[in-house]
Amino acid sequence: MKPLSVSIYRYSLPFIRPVPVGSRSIATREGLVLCLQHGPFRGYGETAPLPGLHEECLDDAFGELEAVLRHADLQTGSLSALTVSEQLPNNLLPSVRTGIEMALLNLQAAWTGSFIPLPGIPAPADRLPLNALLFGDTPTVLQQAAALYRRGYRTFKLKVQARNADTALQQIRELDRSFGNDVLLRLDSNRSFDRNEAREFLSSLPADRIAYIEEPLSDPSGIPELVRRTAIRCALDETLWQAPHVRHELPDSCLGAYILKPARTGGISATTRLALEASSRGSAAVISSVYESGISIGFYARLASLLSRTPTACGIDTFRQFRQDLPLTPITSESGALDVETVWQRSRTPDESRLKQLSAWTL
Ligand SMILES: O=C(O)CCC(=O)c1ccccc1C(=O)O
Ligand SMILES: [Mg+2]
Repeated sequence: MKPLSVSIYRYSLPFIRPVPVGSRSIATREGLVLCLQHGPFRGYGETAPLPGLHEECLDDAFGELEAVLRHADLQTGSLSALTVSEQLPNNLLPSVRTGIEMALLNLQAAWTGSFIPLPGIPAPADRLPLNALLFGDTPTVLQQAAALYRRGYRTFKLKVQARNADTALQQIRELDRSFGNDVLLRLDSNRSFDRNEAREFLSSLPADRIAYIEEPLSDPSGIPELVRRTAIRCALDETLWQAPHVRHELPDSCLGAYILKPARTGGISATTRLALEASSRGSAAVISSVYESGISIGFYARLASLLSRTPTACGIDTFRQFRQDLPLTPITSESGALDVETVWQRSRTPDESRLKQLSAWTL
């Protein structure tokens, strides 16, 4: 089956409070939504490069999206999460590839009535636990953590920056005192420490309370030594797309997880392949977002549910940072988890009044 028409929209969604991205913070999320249509069947996808994380800007992404969609001969109907990439040109911008692959798989699901992107998965998970993101000053972090704990969250992800290592240490000690063994703590330093700083920081933590730290080092080749000295495992995020070969040089025993952001790792097929690789190495595959709208969150929940029958907490709790989201019925979590079918269905019906059409044509 071929999509018969394409529309591209733009959105702008304010956050409840600015979110940290690298050394800056972002108050409003801007992105693109594309809709592939065949008669009554629609498949939405999202292309939303994040300033500070992506090399492409929104205009670059829009230009490439238009160029590719006007010339590609797209087919859907019997695609899997692993094969959806095959009909697209190589070297697409990662945010563009993600949007098109998402739209093709969603259109296929609308047409066939079911979502079958991976063959051979007997019983996908129906509930997806989430890691709640903690950031800000210590009172804010503790107050957020307490509120989220009451709502059922049991995995927290705390941003730690080398320049604020003392604050981070204080926050971790307070969290440990409040919740102890009841919660799992994940840390993310976004490559901010050098080797000595990381060793000093991690050595002062209660190692058995830390599930892993994402990207502790500016140079990931120091990870094996760091893990040997601190007994805290590391997770790969930026390394997976900035220096993809490095992951093969790191022993499995050092790795706590692959953090997989499809819009950065290069689409749904690429993410699926990395998730399968993580599993084969005995590591968790943590599907995560770059603060995309609920259109992506529902889709990622569906994807994550297929990758494991007992998924680890995912990094897609970011939807809670939006004042207002795109789905007509907002996405919500229950007891710190998403009901996969519910959120995926919601993600497929955006409120069109929040979308501004940029272009539309028939194929
Ligand atoms: O993983 C999560 O829980 C939320 C997503 C997240 O932290 C993030 C969001 C945008 C850009 C970078 C990152 C990051 O993991 O470093
Ligand atoms: Mg990270």
